[in-house]
Amino acid sequence: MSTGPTPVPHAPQDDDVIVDVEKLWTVFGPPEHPVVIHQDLDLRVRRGEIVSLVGGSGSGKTTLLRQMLGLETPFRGQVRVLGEPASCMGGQGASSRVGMLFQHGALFSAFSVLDNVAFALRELGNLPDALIRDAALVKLQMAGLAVADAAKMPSDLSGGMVKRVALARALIMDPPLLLLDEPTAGLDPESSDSFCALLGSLHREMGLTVVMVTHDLDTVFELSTRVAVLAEKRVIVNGPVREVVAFDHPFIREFFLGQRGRRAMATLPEPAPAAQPV
Ligand SMILES: Nc1ncnc2c1ncn2[C@@H]1O[C@H](COP(=O)(O)OP(=O)(O)OP(=O)(O)O)[C@@H](O)[C@H]1O
Repeated sequence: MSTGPTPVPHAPQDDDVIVDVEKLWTVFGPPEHPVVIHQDLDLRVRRGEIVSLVGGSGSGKTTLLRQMLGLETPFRGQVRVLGEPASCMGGQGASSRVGMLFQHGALFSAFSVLDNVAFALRELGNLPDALIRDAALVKLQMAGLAVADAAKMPSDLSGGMVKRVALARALIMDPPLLLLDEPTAGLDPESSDSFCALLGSLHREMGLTVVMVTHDLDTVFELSTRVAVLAEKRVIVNGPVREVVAFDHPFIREFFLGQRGRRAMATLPEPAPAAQPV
């Protein structure tokens, strides 16, 4: 005869859901003057997607990335990454689950390029130096930098190189999920195009899942498999870019249907014709 409580079966896990944000509330400020940033926000990101988060200034896009990285704890609701609450992911080993490219690269200015890239591996404290160095050099080259760049200091780098070093650092432990905050901000059009091409090829080669915040329409059109629009404290629409553009909302009209938006739209391939029943 069995004793004790009957185990409650877990809800079936969908392994393809990499990020699951459910009924998220984010509230800043003191309890007497709360500022609600997200209210009942839902978002799911599946394996292999590149989801662009777009929205007006202050709509809470960066805050949502920080929630996914576990740097902010939800006021209410859930942010789960790879099936676990993101806020439990902090500390050692977090970089093997999620890589983050911060808006301005956020390199350690007193460390060389190599030491910036190798940082998370060194923190593990149990790997031989030669292995750490080789792993960092591989990632630097994947990010389009040369072995000779490894000894440079961050102050010697162009804006495009800073982004590449930050990307190599984010990928050092081969995380399945990459978060990008304004990946092309501050780059000239040529560097921006080549950084987008690099992100696209890494996404294909490494099978990465990517969530990125961007104001740059060309980046949205070039890379996204899906676009999620943040407005009114939640995701108001979420789908392939053509569907999102057809959604009637003042932010969408302003963001996508201005002159730049129409120009970028013109570069989109025509959708494939719908399959005919046989
Ligand atoms: N730790 C914090 N404490 C208090 N307020 C915060 C905190 N972090 C963010 N905020 C506020 O939350 C709001 C959303 O900020 P967030 O940076 O996420 O917006 P965003 O959509 O990324 O904006 P932008 O496009 O201008 O970068 C802003 O009003 C910001 O001032």
